[in-house]
Amino acid sequence: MSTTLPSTLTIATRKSRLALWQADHIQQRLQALGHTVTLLGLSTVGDQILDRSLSKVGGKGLFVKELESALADSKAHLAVHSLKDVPMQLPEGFVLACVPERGNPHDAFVSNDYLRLEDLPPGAVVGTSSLRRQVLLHHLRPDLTIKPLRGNIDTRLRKLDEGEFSAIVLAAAGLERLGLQARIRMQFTAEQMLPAAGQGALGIEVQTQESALIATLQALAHPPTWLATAAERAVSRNLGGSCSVPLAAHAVWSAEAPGELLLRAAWGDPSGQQALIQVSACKAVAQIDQAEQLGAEVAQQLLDAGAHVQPETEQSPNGIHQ
Ligand SMILES: NCc1[nH]cc(CCC(=O)O)c1CC(=O)O
Repeated sequence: MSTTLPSTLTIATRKSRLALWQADHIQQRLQALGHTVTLLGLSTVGDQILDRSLSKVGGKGLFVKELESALADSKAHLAVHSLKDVPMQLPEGFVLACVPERGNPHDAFVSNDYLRLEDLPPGAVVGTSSLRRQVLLHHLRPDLTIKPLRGNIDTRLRKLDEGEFSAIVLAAAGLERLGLQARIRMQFTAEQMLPAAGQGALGIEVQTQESALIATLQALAHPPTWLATAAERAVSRNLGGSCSVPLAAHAVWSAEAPGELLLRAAWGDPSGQQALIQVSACKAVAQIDQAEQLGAEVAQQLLDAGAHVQPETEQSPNGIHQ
């Protein structure tokens, strides 16, 4: 148990432009509170494997393991992640200290030739990096040729510009954080393309024993985001949180009933043979356990409606890439 705060806080981060923006953002927020903060940039296995679909090689865990090792070895005190990339179940000894306010949770349509998804000609080639987007795109436009697209955001845009695709679909938050919002032609609504659990939010991971640090980080917490994303992540966790689950889960606070969280989820059959399953539930939520209960109910609705869950394998602990 560490009840004293280190005089300098070190943030472990991946070295992609997006990860560095996010770590820098948290560094600035902590500095504004009077803390001394440095960054430790690390290269993860997920960053090194660029030629295969992530859902095939092990998914999410790949982006966080090296950062967790740095925490365990006391080389860093906190790790800043895109919440979407954080496994549903953290390893023993690690915990999410807080979830700050969410940015844009939606997906974006990016193209040099077309303004909207509807404008694409039949059969046009569209690139995207997650099973969720593939399945939801197929639902919107069954005629399109959807191809996997990997790499960091700059790489994906380069592949679009080189003419490999007529359009690509990626997270609006990533583009906005890199100052690339001008590339967005159209933003999907949640009705058109339901976001992934945690999309647009950050998660700050620490060692469970660091009680003073956890207390300090509560200053960055945004309870409405934390509760909403806890519900979303619980849907995924209850479906096994495993590799290659084409799952969307998105929660918003009700405008009519203050304190009620509306959680929607969708599951699609990757082979395209089964219709898209879409479910929702709305409940008063004030605490994390209530949010997780709502998520569990929505997960059960998906299962009852025929969603398939694949068991986790050795190669793919928690490996969803969404
Ligand atoms: N999986 C990669 C990843 N992780 C977080 C973001 C963007 C920020 C976010 O979605 O919160 C992205 C890029 C993308 O999905 O297009």
